[in-house]
Amino acid sequence: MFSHIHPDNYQAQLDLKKSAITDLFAQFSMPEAEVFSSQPLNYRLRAEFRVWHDDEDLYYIMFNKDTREKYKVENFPVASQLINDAMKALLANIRNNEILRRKLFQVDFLSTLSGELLISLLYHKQLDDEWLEQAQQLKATLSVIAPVDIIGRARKLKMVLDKEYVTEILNVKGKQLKYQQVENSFTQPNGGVNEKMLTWASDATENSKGDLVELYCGNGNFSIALAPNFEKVLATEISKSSVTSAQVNIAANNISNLDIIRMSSEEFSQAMNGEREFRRLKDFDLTKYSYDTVLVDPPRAGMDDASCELVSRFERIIYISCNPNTLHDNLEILCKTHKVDNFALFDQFPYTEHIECGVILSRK
Ligand SMILES: C[S@@+](CC[C@H](N)C(=O)[O-])C[C@H]1O[C@@H](n2cnc3c(N)ncnc32)[C@H](O)[C@@H]1O
Repeated sequence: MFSHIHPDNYQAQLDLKKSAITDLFAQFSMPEAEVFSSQPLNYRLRAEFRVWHDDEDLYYIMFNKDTREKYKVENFPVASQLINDAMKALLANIRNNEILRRKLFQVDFLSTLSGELLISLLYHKQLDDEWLEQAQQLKATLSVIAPVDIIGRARKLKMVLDKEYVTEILNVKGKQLKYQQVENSFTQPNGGVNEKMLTWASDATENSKGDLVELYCGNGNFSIALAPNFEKVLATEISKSSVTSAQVNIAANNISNLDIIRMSSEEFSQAMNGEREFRRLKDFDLTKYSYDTVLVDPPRAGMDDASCELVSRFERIIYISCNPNTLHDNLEILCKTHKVDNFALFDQFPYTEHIECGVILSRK
């Protein structure tokens, strides 16, 4: 199933994606894309597998995207070495353990470049003290591989053994930035490419004048790396757990000029337009910001029209996108007022049709 995933095929698949993207964006007369490659193998820091029970045995399965047929997965070459090591060790340790294996239907792995691992075990049964005891023993056994945490999930139940997050350390221009990443929250899947994206955005905004506003900031991934380049940063994000992590990350990296508010981009547009008042904004005077630069990193659906309109009021727009098609749609609006100065491709998802784009626009 994974025969195409091989370092020998890496450059050709990236060249194909570059050429498709160049065609897609031809109408915007953009500069040639600067391409940032990935490690050809073991680049994914997250992986999720269904579990198949076969009499006494159990193994990981995935599904063919086209035929929906299941196939057995013994190792997963795109996932980090840590995940591959843990996949084997986990099965070896639960195969003969009735309490841990019964009704287990999914395993999620979240690893980091810093060498930590979080394993979520998902069950179609309720979990009790007996399960907890066995899971603690499992954690102790797996800890020879790496610092491991385990979470058990069942309907309306989450059992966290010690903590439900990992701490990632990313190197950006000689600085080591610390990020709490919580289970089930958004984090960039390819750590090495994420470092390249942060470095690219940081280089592009060095010695900026004025402030940065960020929409869709997640756990503060970009906000924390870019804060030293601006006077002040105001970032917004909809997910409660990501905002909580972002607050932890601000403190862990000693950032003093960054505020994060839990707010959807739609609500932030309403607040900026004075259409609605928000208690969450009572400590913020939105008139005190100098709105020079905005950074957006929306989900696959791209930005709604109101957010596009808001963003187009800024002198400079940095747009990070995981979906070239919605980026294309949003650029049709943004390019009425702005022109593209920089264009970058980040190969976050090798051997798939997906690619991450970075675009920097300035007012015409
Ligand atoms: C592609 S992720 C980017 C996160 C972050 N910039 C990063 O690099 O990790 C998109 C983020 O947008 C958030 N989000 C989704 N819909 C949103 C909305 N309507 N308003 C604000 N944030 C939203 C998601 O929770 C997620 O954290």
